[in-house]
Amino acid sequence: MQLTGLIDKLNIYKTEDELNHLTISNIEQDSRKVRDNTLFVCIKGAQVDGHHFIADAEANGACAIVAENYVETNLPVIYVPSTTKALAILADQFYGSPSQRLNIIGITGTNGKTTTTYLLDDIFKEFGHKTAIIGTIDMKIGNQTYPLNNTTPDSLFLHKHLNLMNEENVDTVIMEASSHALHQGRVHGVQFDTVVFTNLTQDHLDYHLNMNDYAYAKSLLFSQLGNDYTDNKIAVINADDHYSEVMSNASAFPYIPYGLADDAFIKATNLDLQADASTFVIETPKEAIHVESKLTGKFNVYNILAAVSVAYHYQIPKEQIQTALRKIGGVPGRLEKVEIGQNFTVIVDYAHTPDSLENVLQTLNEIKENRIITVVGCGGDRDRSKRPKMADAAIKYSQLSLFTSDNPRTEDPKNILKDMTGHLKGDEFKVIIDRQEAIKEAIWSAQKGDIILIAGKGHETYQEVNGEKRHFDDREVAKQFIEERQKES
Ligand SMILES: CC(=O)N[C@H]1[C@@H](OP(=O)(O)OP(=O)(O)OC[C@H]2O[C@@H](n3ccc(=O)[nH]c3=O)[C@H](O)[C@@H]2O)O[C@H](CO)[C@@H](O)[C@@H]1O[C@H](C)C(=O)N[C@@H](C)C(=O)N[C@H](CCC(=O)O)C(=O)O
Ligand SMILES: Nc1ncnc2c1ncn2[C@@H]1O[C@H](COP(=O)(O)OP(=O)(O)OP(=O)(O)O)[C@@H](O)[C@H]1O
Ligand SMILES: N[C@H](CCC[C@H](N)C(=O)O)C(=O)O
Ligand SMILES: [Mg+2]
Repeated sequence: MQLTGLIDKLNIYKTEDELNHLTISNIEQDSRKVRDNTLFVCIKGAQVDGHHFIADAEANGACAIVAENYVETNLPVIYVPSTTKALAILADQFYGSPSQRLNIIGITGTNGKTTTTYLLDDIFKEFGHKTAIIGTIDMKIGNQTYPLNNTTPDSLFLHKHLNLMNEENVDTVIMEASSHALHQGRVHGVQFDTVVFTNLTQDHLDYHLNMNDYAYAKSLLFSQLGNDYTDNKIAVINADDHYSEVMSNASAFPYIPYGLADDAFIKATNLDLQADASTFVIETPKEAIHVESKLTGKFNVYNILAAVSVAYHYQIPKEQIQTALRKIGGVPGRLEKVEIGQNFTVIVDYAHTPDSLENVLQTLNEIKENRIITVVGCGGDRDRSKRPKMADAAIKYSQLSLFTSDNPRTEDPKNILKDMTGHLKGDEFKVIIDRQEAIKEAIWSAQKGDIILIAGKGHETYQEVNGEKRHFDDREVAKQFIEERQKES
């Protein structure tokens, strides 16, 4: 592709050299991935500054550079005010603006994004669409899955793969938009058609300055919807959440408020939430939809409400919504049971924030027959202030809490556990640094009818220690110790 045609779209730029003769076959923001005829874009990161890797990029075959600071190089340089914005525009242009040809649903909020993504995926599939998912668990294009490093990948990856989705005849993309991604402009240039807000509670205060700053980052998804009323775009917002107005105010478009309150535009009523199933009615302005789902807990009613509100906007017939919801057995690592005939319940869940842990434990508390044993830890190099709150949530609802490690990353797990438990007194908890040992202890101490909640890692198949990811899967470990106990008895 001719470089001049591509950079025309950047609007503001200053070049150091003649670019007319240059054609590029690739764009990269990582010097290690550069090959011949690559346009290298220097991004200032949290760890390092891409401007320092120009020599590396040149050695690997870069033919031109996009930079926001002055750089010494023999290659032609295109200077822009923001390389992050430039990268998104370049990627969108290079891949032929793939998002314009796709129906893109973006979901943000602290909890419930992945679950809502899965619900919508099944509903759209039931309605005959070919879908793709981008989120925490992985990326799915039709039946093909691809691992992801981030819940929301960077703009280059996104536009490249949206293009692939076009080629694979996908029509609907359902993607999570994390606050980090929104703040770092990873979704710039993605033409969202529908955006969804699930909820906002404490998380990521290591990265965002405070809750307002965090809410602002989330609201960027709503401002990114644009301003053109002739488009049939919509925001779908949890009206019961304290931050709903921040989100609705950020968008010039109409929005669909959903919730449990009487005056919600789309509301759930007649809730009957059992241990293994939920039934309730969703009232839309058009009709009442009787929902039967295997998903449990009030928080999942909210996730289903979000998904049904989107389906309402797309005029998906209620029969298809009902069928899809009835079929969904669960989302990997979200309230996932490990069942091999033991007389107690073992549940693996991805609750890794105070609110999600509280919600899950509240749900378990309502259905418990005997005790609740919770195994939980907090991630290293992440929001320290959520640690004591997560421990409090565990203590509040559990008869035994086993505090342990969850991806300590570069931190000493002992210090993380001190942050979690330093303020606690009493003997209803134990600190067991080794997660495998903590799970073992939980399983060996379980009595008939107990519920063991193993929280924080959900679908994850690793434990990250000092930059190294070692294989670790709560579900496998739990199964191993249940079997061991079964053999001994
Ligand atoms: C703090 C943070 O968000 N970091 C993200 C950020 O990386 P960074 O700013 O550290 O990048 P960097 O390593 O400093 O590199 C800067 C630039 O130099 C380039 N470079 C670097 C080295 C080199 O040899 N050559 C080179 O060119 C890099 O390619 C990059 O362009 O940009 C990268 C690319 O987009 C992300 O992968 C990375 O996510 C890291 C891995 C991460 O852990 N992020 C978490 C906090 C995160 O984003 N989580 C959210 C989900 C949260 C939730 O919802 O719960 C997510 O969306 O995943
Ligand atoms: N609507 C909700 N409100 C509160 N907690 C929820 C909700 N939905 C799910 N949870 C809890 O939060 C955990 C994570 O859910 P899910 O993966 O759907 O959220 P997410 O927003 O994608 O999280 P992440 O930010 O890690 O990607 C679940 O395992 C469950 O414990
Ligand atoms: N997306 C979240 C995942 C947290 C999962 C938990 N297991 C942890 O490592 O803290 C984060 O990066 O903060
Ligand atoms: Mg997620």
